Amino acid sequence: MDEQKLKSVPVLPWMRSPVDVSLFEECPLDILPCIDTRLIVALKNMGMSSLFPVQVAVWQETIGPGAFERDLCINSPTGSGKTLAYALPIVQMLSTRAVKCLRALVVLPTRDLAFQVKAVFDAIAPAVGLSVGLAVGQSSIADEISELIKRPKIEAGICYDPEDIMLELESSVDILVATPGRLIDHINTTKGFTLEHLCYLVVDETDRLLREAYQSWLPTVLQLTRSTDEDVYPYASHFLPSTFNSLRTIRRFGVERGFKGKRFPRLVKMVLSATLTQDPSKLAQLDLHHPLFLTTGKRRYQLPEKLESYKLLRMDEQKLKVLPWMRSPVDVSLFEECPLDILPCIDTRLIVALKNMGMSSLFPVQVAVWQETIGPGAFERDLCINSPTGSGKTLAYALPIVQMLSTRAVKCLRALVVLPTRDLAFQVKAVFDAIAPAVGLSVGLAVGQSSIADEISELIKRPKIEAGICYDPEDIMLELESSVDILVATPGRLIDHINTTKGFTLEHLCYLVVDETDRLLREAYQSWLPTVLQLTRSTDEDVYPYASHFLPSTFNSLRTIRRFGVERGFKGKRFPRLVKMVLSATLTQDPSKLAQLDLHHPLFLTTGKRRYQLPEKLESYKLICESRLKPLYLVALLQNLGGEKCIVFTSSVEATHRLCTLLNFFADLQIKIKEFSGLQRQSIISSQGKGEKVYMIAANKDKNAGNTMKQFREGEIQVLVSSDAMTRGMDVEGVRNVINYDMPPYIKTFIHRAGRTARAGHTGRCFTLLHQDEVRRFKKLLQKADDKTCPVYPIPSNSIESLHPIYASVLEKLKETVELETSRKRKIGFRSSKSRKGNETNHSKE
Ligand SMILES: Nc1ncnc2c1ncn2[C@@H]1O[C@H](COP(=O)(O)OP(=O)(O)OP(=O)(O)O)[C@@H](O)[C@H]1O
Repeated sequence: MDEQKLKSVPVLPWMRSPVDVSLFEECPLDILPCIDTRLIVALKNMGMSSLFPVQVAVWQETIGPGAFERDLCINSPTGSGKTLAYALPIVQMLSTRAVKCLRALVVLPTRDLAFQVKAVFDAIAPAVGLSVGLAVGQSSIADEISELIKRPKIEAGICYDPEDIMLELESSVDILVATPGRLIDHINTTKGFTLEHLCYLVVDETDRLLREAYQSWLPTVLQLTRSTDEDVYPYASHFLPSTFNSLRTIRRFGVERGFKGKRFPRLVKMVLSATLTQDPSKLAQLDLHHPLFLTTGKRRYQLPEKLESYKLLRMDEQKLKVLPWMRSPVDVSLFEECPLDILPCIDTRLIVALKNMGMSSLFPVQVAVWQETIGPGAFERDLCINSPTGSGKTLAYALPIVQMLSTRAVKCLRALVVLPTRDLAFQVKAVFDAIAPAVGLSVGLAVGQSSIADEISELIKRPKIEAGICYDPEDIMLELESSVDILVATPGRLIDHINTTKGFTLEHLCYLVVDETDRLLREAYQSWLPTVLQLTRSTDEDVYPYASHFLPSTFNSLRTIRRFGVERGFKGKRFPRLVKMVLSATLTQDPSKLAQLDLHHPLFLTTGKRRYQLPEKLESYKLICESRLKPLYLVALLQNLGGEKCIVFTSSVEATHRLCTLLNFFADLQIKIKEFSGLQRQSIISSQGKGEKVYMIAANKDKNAGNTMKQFREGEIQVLVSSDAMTRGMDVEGVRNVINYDMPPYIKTFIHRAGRTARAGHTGRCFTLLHQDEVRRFKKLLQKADDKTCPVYPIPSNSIESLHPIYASVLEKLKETVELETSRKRKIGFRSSKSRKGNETNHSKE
């Protein structure tokens, strides 16, 4: 890295003078100082004869002269032997311990990595009498508990007091390899599980583990290993006094040099990665003690020494970043709004319906799509539509589909619209509901988190059974029919219906809309697409689970046979074909992703020359401030906006909750503020049990999210704080401002967030709060959307100063609330586990 760049990176002082691992040499096991001979044997059994440089360097700082006096931050290339670098000193140190208890914890981001690391420990730890446990998700927690916790042997004929039995729970393992989620489960619910005696904490793949989603495990672990006799364990009051009476680790505040204000014996931390973060705020979370930085060479990122890199590009790929049909798009910006009364071919009933919605003309993208579907284009090609947020894409596809289906005589499922979230599905269904009934069409909804039975009865028509007539049950089943012409669905529930709903068929599908395409083509959603494509390609092949029961007679009267075409453009393709429309405000150009859609002669419609477009009437502003003052700038900005409808975006669900709580402590801010997140947040309800307070988890939190959105739409709430859960597609009338409290990481995120305002030709403003370090990155990000004009929004300094006096008390209240919520959550864990235990006991009695 050149000098200039190096200076601009804010690096913590202790990172500036690292131990250079590349100056170390391999060391044969037989001459490694202090190593237990049993470990040498174990290592030789693994086929090793010497330690690698990073292992030697860590050995020196732990078992050697360094003597584990400092926490270690290790940045070493992939494959350099980091696992054994920490595993070996830990096992060596624990080899002399007499009492079994959990002394070392290794945290990894995934279960596969956890298995891998456990295998390394398993190869050496048993040699010195240590046992290793595993705590990872996707496996039976009950089995895990029986592996991790030793229960007393109950001898026949002896009468035990159940309390005594509980008191003798002990750890079966000395070392635990865990993923964060399952670790937290054990902390919250497993009786006898304690981190009280922990001496070593390893955070492997540190940068990944410090990312947002994993964060809460770390403060919990640190808090639990700091505690002495405070009641921080859910089971502390029951277990600690007697279970651990014989063995207690009291960490007292030190006074000596290096330990003043820190607890002793201290928890030794080793953090490792091949791409270790240098971000001071992230590293601060680890609460490191006199950290020592070990890195290889001068470069921040190092590739393995003997790695040769090649670029694999096919000849055509080198030239073809964009598919040929994407290079000559139809430019939507050349189209003009078209009054409904002069729109060619439109059904007059649809004009009435649209006017009832308050529309008098079609927007440019709607006119362009109309021309390619109902107009001269006549749906001959599949359409790929890239058009800014709020430009009216929903109606652009809904209107031609409804117009086309308006002449159909027989009811069956002909159009399927797939969206990534249920909120969007509701929104799109509302648009279809406003126009489809006008021409006798019905619209169905298939989304998760709702009763599938209710949905089935909405989607599938069952024959009326008349009293007094005797029916053959087989015949009744054969008459199942679709109740809807158009279905709006999310991928998961769609697949449920395909697999299990009798009478549900895609045989007759004519139109498939993939809205928010780039999101729907992402990994997690992928399997729905091949399934739908396969089912709409099939003719009489038995691809439906119930095909053999239903197709022959249910659809005898109505069958869609797709034959292979031979004409120009259809050679090798089935006809009648499934017409596809794919849309997004940030449409992918990745050929491999687009290939999944199996498009037929696709036509690309896009607005202007730029790939990413912001709404025409959007104004962007930035606010630059110190990180710690961000809340004050936000409050001052909200005051400035004076109760206009506004969405504040944060980077995570957790941050959303905190920020919303904090804002609500500013009593003078007379604005109604609520949080909204697409995820089900668990709320805690307290109620009075038998003489004690009982905390329960509100099961139906999503209903709350629904209510919040309703209140926001109706204007009862002025400010909604949200994570990115709602960025895509949500259309709420009257949102005048969007505030990025946390800088959006990608241009796509910026576009979808900002796109919640300035919709349908209205004006809107987008504010982004930045700290100085982010300004350059943000500028670069905006360049991708050609938004060069992003002036600084002036906030008068006196409005910030006036907030200072109450800021400290607001932060204090926030801290108390967060602590209260954390302890309530623990109590819930305690309760739920206790009641589970009760159930188990009842069960065994039965
Ligand atoms: N022809 C029209 N006349 C007036 N308003 C319209 C018209 N077409 C759409 N709208 C309104 O414009 C708003 C945005 O439409 P829509 O939600 O379809 O945008 P979008 O392009 O899908 O945006 P996003 O990319 O954010 O999903 C909606 O409130 C809709 O009612």
